[in-house]
Amino acid sequence: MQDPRNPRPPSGLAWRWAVIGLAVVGTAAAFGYAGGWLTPDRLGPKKIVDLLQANGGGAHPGYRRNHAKGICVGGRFEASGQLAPFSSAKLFGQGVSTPVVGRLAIPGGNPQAPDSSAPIRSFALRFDLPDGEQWRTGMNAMPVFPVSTPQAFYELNVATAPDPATGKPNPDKAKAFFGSHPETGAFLGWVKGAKPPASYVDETYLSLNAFYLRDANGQRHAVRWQVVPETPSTGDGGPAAGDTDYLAADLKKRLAAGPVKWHLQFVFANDGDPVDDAAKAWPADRKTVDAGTVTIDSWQDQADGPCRDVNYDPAILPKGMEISGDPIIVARSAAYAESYLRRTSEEGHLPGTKAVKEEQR
Ligand code: HEM
Repeated sequence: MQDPRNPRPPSGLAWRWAVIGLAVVGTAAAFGYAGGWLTPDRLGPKKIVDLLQANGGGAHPGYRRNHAKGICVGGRFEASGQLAPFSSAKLFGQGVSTPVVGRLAIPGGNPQAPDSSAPIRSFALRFDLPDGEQWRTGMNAMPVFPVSTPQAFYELNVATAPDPATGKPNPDKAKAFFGSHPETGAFLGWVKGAKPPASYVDETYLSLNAFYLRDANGQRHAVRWQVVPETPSTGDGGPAAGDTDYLAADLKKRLAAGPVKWHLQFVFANDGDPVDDAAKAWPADRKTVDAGTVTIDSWQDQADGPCRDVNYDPAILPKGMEISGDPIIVARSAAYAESYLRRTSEEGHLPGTKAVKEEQR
């Protein structure tokens, strides 16, 4: 029998069990931390997407949790060659033609929202380069983003959430948020006078976040980009009274008459321009290079079009392009993945899904 005053060291077997136990507890703690279970107040993609989803009137199965209402478009990007000295990405070589899968949309989580519900429209593009490389970008038609950080974006969406009593944001809460966030000044200055045209085709869409180009000599260049319509609008008097779906109708009409074109321009930062803050515009005189032409010649409903299952994650970039230190880029990447996971696991609810899946078998 063992003398209790003089315990024997644990056997080799007990040590092994202790090490295994520690490994299991450590792994569970790591999963718990990564999954946010140990830090429920930490701002992560789930918390952001839950809020966007609630502000959009709850889950709309199969739809994006932001920019839910939209339409797929298709076409090509033809490079001018003018950007090639600044980026080694293959799609910018002179005369290179790259297919694109695009999506035009309005912000908000409700796929049935009237087109006039937001003064902003968006254009997302996936460029399919040779050898499986891709560049994905989501751009908004506005000169600056309202806030500088993911935390402030979350708080903005809390402050402008629809009040259950009125269905509209509580003006006092919104005022308090904007009052305590002076970085929103540039956005507020724009939004007060914003008169968005009644057409997706007449808008200029901007990356807002800054990125880096990397040239063949390894030099880095800080840039933002924008797509600018080639032909200014002739104006058609805007939508008829009560028409809530005029943007897609206008697009279909325009494409029936022929392709529509935008110029993809890159704007270069000067030394000292903020590269990590999408709420700050750069002065208008910055060097701008026309990288080529985006031509859109087809559309498809998003329920069964090719853009439906694309995650326009802004961190997917080809060699020759890199993310900057802007904290919003990585937060977008994580939130889009969360939204993508939710909507793609619900796709059976969407019209056309069954047929598409059957065709692919
Ligand atoms: C922290 C800031 C932001 C968050 C959390 C956020 C969140 C989201 C989410 C969850 C989606 C739906 C994604 C999907 O299901 O595929 C989305 C779509 C989109 N966002 Fe953001 N966003 C942010 C900032 C921005 C900024 C700075 C831009 C700049 C242009 C932008 C442009 C877009 C566009 C264009 C789409 C639609 C993409 C498509 O058509 O599929 N977002 N956003």
